[in-house]
Amino acid sequence: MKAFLILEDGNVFTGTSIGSTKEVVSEIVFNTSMTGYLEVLTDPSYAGQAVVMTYPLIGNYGVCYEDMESLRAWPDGYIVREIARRPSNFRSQDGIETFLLKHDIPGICGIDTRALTKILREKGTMNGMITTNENYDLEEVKAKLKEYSPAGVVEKVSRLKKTEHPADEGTDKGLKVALMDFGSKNNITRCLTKRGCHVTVYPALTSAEEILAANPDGIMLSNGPGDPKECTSIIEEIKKLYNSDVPIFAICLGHQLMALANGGDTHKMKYGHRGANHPVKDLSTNRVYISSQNHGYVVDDSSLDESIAKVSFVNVNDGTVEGLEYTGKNIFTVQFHPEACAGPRDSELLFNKFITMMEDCK
Ligand SMILES: NC(=O)CC[C@H](N)C(=O)O
Repeated sequence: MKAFLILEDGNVFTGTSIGSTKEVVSEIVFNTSMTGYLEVLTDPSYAGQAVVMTYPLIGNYGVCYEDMESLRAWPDGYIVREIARRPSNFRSQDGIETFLLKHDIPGICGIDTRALTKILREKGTMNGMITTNENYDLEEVKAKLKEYSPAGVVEKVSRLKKTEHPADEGTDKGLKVALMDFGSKNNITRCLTKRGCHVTVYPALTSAEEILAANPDGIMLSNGPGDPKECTSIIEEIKKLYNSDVPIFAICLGHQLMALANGGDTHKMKYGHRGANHPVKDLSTNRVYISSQNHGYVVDDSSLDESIAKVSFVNVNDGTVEGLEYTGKNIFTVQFHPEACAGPRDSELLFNKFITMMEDCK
């Protein structure tokens, strides 16, 4: 069946429908990872967005459910050049098309994803519609696309009840970590439990009082979807966590929220960073790490005074802020993904830094 991707600027791509045939309006973003398509599909930070995979062949090693980064797939839509019809991998349990159908994700394949990505790079992220209806009215669709903006996405992806995750067998360090779930990827929990931490994952709207009452040795603020400035009530709770003196490590959305809680500012980037090979420089050592990234917003360079926080990492490609160290506090935050999945594990050592910080404060 034919499918159409209609962009806000009037460009139309015609391809073949994959997955669900339902019509969807979403923000269109591109990801440059060559592998890790299942991790991308199950990363809750993509809620409210349809993802274009720039790598031209998707699904070649199939779907292995163990690799999912959350309980389900989150993007509103999936846009690819070519789907591998016959996956080849001894771990594979399904093909990617079956996976999209099971998760009711509409997609389109067979389009020129390189041309599409060039449009998004030149004009910036924009909204789009995926539809199988050949009789669409372009002007009507364009008007609809102009109006669309994803909202309430953190509440949509966060868990409803707290969950407990004990340290892996034989590793227990007696450290309790409270992880705020704004759309947390599973590997954040795994990176902590394999390092001997007991992790309690809390729903996004849990109060700071409830978290602090459990006496955690450290608090993690997770990644998550949407515009950080929308999370006004969460930012108020983070202010209280900041004042508690419990060590805090924050990733991506968590990093942006901690900056906003301290008077910093964020803005939307032209087309964001989404991929598995973004170089970030540690300013304390000048060492460059290759990182996994997925963000459309960024903390403004000079919005935080050095008396509050110092920039610790920058992006080597465009110089944007990739990490902050809070002055006089046991708090550090990063814009990239040290938990990887998908992508390189270079910066996983930041979890060791967090463990040492918690042990020193205990
Ligand atoms: N992965 C994330 O946490 C993304 C944070 C935020 N939603 C952004 O797009 O910038």
